[in-house]
Amino acid sequence: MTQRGLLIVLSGPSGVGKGTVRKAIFEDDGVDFRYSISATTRKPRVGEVDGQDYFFVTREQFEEKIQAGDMLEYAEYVGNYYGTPRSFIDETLASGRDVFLEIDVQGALQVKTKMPEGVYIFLTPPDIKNLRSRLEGRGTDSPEVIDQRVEAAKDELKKMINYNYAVENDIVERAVDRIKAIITAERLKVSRVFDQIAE
Ligand SMILES: Nc1ncnc2c1ncn2[C@@H]1O[C@H](COP(=O)(O)OP(=O)(O)OP(=O)(O)O)[C@@H](O)[C@H]1O
Ligand SMILES: Nc1nc2c(ncn2[C@@H]2O[C@H](COP(=O)(O)O)[C@@H](O)[C@H]2O)c(=O)[nH]1
Repeated sequence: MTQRGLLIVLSGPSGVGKGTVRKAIFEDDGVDFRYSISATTRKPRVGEVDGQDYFFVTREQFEEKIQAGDMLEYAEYVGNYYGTPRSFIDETLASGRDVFLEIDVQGALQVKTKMPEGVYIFLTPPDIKNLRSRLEGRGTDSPEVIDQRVEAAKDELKKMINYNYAVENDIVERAVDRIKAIITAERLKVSRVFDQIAE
């Protein structure tokens, strides 16, 4: 019997630093979990690569995938669809490897109802003012979109209670260390339980 991999979901408001923290986690050579690449109807930003940052698709293509049941979860966020392709998650976990999702709050809570055994981590900013300045500093969104993202964040922060862990992203390196410690502890728990069942 193969032990199933661990599902790790990193979530939180737009601009909190999920992508920054995730990239820092994956820079570590010792990391042996796989990253789930999302699909989106959003246009690529400068420097973003199809199949690496996202699978960039049309609304029509995305809706076909929804109809076909190919999305583990999806959400419409600030005018675009975002979703997690199901087959990659199923295959990776069945092969015993851990998989890491970086998705928004609506999507994370959908996954949690389907896969409550996962590890759900909410990345939180020091405060809303700081979140806005991160979005402004990133320079990828218009002032209107930034306002929408900040408004969405106020609701999203209330949903933190539904997660297994909350991690403050005050300093990137500190947030990375906190998340790595959570993953190490959760892996140990799962493997010890598996050993007992297998005995
Ligand atoms: N701890 C931090 N301190 C200061 N700035 C940070 C920190 N973490 C991330 N940032 C900056 O905040 C901005 C937003 O970060 P990032 O794009 O990683 O957020 P995100 O949560 O992935 O956003 P989205 O959900 O919209 O993709 C970036 O300019 C990034 O460099
Ligand atoms: N529900 C999902 N949300 C996702 C997914 N991939 C990314 N996201 C989140 O969408 C917003 C906006 O992203 P951006 O790249 O346009 O800034 C952000 O919160 C992402 O984390 C997904 O597969 N499902």
